[in-house]
Amino acid sequence: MTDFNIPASLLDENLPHSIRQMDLAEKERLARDIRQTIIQVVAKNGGHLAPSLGVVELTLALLSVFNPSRDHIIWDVGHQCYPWKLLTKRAKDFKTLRQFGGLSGFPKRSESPEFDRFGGGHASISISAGLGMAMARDLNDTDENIVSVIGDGALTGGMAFEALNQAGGLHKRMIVVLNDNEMSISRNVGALSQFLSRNLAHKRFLNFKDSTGNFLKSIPKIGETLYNIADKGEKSLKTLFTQGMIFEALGFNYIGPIDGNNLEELIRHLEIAKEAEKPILLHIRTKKGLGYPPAENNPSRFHRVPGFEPETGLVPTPKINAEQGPGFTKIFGASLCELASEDKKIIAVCAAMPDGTGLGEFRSRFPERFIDAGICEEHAVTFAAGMATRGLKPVVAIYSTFLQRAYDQIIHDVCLQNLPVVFCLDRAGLVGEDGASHHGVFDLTYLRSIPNMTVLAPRDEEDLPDCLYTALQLNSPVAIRYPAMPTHAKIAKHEGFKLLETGKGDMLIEAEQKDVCVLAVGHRVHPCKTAIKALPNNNISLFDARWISPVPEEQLKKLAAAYKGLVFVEENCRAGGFSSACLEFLADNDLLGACKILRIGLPDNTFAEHGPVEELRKAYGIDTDSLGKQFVNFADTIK
Ligand SMILES: Cc1ncc(C[n+]2csc(CCOP(=O)(O)OP(=O)(O)O)c2C)c(N)n1
Ligand SMILES: CC(=O)[C@@H](O)[C@H](O)COP(=O)(O)O
Ligand SMILES: [Mg+2]
Repeated sequence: MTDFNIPASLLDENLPHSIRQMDLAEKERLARDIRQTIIQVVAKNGGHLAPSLGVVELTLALLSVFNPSRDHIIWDVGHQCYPWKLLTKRAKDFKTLRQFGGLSGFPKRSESPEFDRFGGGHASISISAGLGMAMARDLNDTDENIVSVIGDGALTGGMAFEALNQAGGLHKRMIVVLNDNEMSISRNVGALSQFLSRNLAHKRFLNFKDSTGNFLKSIPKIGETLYNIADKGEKSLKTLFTQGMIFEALGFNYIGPIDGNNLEELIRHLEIAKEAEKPILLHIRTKKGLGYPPAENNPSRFHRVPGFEPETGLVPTPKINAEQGPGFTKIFGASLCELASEDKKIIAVCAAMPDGTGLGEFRSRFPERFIDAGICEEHAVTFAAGMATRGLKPVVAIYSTFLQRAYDQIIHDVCLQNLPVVFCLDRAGLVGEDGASHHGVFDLTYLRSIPNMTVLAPRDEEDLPDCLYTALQLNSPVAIRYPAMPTHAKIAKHEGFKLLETGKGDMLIEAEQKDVCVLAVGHRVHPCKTAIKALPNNNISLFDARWISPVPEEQLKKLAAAYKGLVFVEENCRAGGFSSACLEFLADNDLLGACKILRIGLPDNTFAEHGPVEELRKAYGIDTDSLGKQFVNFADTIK
């Protein structure tokens, strides 16, 4: 591992408490050191660069005004926590950021119980968590401050509003800092975002204020009183017509917008917010990527960036291995465009991840049929259900981990009414450095148990277009799950779409000796194939099940009857996943006989860690080498 030069200023063991004694110039020097360190480390390890660079001043200001050993600061999503980690006793280990066994890229209670008050990864949680802490504080009769920091993107999630509504109703003392940089991963979307970014000093708006004042005055009898009420104190016309009005309506005091990259101004306003006895929202404007021009100029690219050249900001294009496919994400996007050009009823829906889900081309080619709903997976799913009732064919592209948010919407709004919504779950399986909050390792379990839901996992990029085409023909809810990574397979040129037979898998290797058959699903099929081919005796068969719900029942029956041992392989937690589905079918139909079983998947009793994805696969025994070894050991027990 490269030994970075972490500046001495960050290694000072009196941090973070010493910040409260520093003068402005010292803090500004610290800000420079923080930025330099983050750029160096993220250039090597990859990570969320632009979000973290944008909140360097905010982090310093929070640590100037609050006592982090007593007060609770909660970072929404938590992808912007690198300055926080550097200042709260993790500078020495910062070079291990996002590495296996190293620091997490998100706040993590077990990593720093004193300073990371709430874990992160998924959006829109900070106000609910903060309100819970405020509730506990008041019941415990303690007096710590609670500060929830939420981005304008995370504020598009309904949970944030549910929490604001409750906090305002309860008059709980807490501070919400709204970090508004007009960006989600891509540009932020929705009416609120447009409202927050409106220039309220605009002449037309000021004229509107004047005319509204005149209008109030003109109301007979009560007009003058109404005007005076509106004109006085915190309920002045100015307050009524700032971006704060929406938060005021929810029971919050509002301050802002202020320059969130101006340390002095931030500290002054946080001191004011700290004195409030009611919930208060401080609206700050920051620049995503500040201090690193490539990130300032392209905050989406540097939102979560793999390694790059720090001097130039150049992100190397991944080396394409001639034996690898182009990646599922790309093929999904291209296939959907091809299908949508023939079928005008196809609509693409995503939740704030147009590029990550491969919908960039669709957005450009069919803008009127592309919807980015914002960070609101629940709404996106029910919105799609509504469209499906009117004959449209919505394809909802959401990462496996984020679709967890919309579980009841999938059950109640889609499956219960058997509506033809197609779910495309990218980032299925282990995702790597984002870690436990982001691994898509529960989807087979949470989807296959829902009535009416069909679940498919293509083994490679050649299989995916046919799965998508078939899903759109089924006229009922279908989920297709796949990873972002390319498979280790040379992909034949895709020509036309093939309708797949429901519940039918493919026998890929049929050994003469009927001892062991490996039944794999999704992107673990090719590693199983490679592992089997590398074994000295060609005596293990391989079956790609493809369908998880319904499982390939007829083929399963035959395999259980023919083989002495069956090995199930999936990149999902073992509990309730593919192997469970097959074994339930076999056991319920008394088909298991003396067949021996080995189930390979992710552990049921622990969350998978963060780190490079191949390292994780190795650690959990699902990389090619480990698979081969387990096949051989299992085959030995059969003889
Ligand atoms: C529930 C959920 N959906 C989607 C995401 C993916 N995601 C992570 S950060 C982000 C954008 C957040 O924007 P904002 O809160 O404004 O923070 P910024 O990056 O602009 O600082 C998105 C969509 C997520 N983490 N959680
Ligand atoms: C914090 C978060 O949820 C996203 O930024 C996520 O890390 C993006 O992942 P991809 O870069 O794989 O789209
Ligand atoms: Mg933002």
